[in-house]
Amino acid sequence: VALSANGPVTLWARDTGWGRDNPRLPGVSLPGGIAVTDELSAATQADMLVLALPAQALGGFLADHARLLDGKHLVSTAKGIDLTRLTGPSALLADACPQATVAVLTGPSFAADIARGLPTALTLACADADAGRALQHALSTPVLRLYRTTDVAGAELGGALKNVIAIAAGVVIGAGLGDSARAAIITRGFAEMTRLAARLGARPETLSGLSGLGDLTLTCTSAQSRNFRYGQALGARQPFDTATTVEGAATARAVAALAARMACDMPIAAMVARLAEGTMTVDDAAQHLMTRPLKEE
Ligand SMILES: NC(=O)C1=CN([C@@H]2O[C@H](COP(=O)(O)OP(=O)(O)OC[C@H]3O[C@@H](n4cnc5c(N)ncnc54)[C@H](OP(=O)(O)O)[C@@H]3O)[C@@H](O)[C@H]2O)C=CC1
Ligand SMILES: O=C(CO)COP(=O)(O)O
Repeated sequence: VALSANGPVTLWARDTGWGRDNPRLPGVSLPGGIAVTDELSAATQADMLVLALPAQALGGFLADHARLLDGKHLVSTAKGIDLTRLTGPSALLADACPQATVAVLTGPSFAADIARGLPTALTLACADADAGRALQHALSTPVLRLYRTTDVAGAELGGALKNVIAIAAGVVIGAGLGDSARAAIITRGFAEMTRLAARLGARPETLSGLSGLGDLTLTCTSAQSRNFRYGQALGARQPFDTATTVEGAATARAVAALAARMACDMPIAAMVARLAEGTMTVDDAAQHLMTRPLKEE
């Protein structure tokens, strides 16, 4: 919807039965500049493709369709770590499409806000600086302001890890543990995010930017966030709609595996993984986090 301000857009979906009003984005009717198709080959005529799939669906999608995508400029919006490969979306894309230029578009941005034309700032990450600059210009609009970086690992890890911490923040609020505890989770969660990202080659300043701290702040404080709402439901011991995409649940399990492999201390992510698996109660998770050995900040 936002990019149609810059020129014609082709939107591919596997099921287009919804016409111009997708129930995943209630209240938004697609503008006339958007052609909707369920023929992927019609959308892949373009040189620049934005892939807006959930992180756990991207690998399967690429296994089926990489042939049509290779050689293109591929921009992923997915915020997660693939559970089977333990990598972010950029590595999945680069492996499946070795001739493609791979980029990541991430940062604090609810789809509903962008579709309403509300001002939003994002990070466009591409290891190829010239390609990144071109994509930054192609994807910015008067209300969508993109900052660029070549630190792809930092940008995609910030987006993936903040979802895990947002679940923890939701648990705190859902369980009635208070705003002070939420601030502690956000701050210590950010320490965890920065620690793991540094071990995986990210630059600390990227984690402090829109894709890390910016998105962490948004997602931990807004009930618009599905990750936050899922955590709230866990904390309040209420059911949650399993059809809703909650990236942080699978990513917490991927992070737990990565952290174990790298001997990296990620206590909040570990608790979220166990809560999501149902192998720990909220009370036990809170007690575990509060009674760890005392340490320097
Ligand atoms: N929503 C948001 O505000 C934001 C989301 N993101 C990130 O973008 C990614 C996508 O999120 P979002 O769009 O909200 O997710 P949704 O679950 O709302 O939509 C996912 C879309 O991907 C399609 N899809 C899922 N699996 C497949 C598959 N195997 N093959 C083809 N299409 C598939 C779905 O099709 P169908 O409808 O047919 O199921 C749907 O169109 C996530 O990683 C999310 O974290 C980033 C910023 C903001
Ligand atoms: O990533 C998002 C906002 O930047 C969307 O968050 P949720 O997936 O938690 O709704």
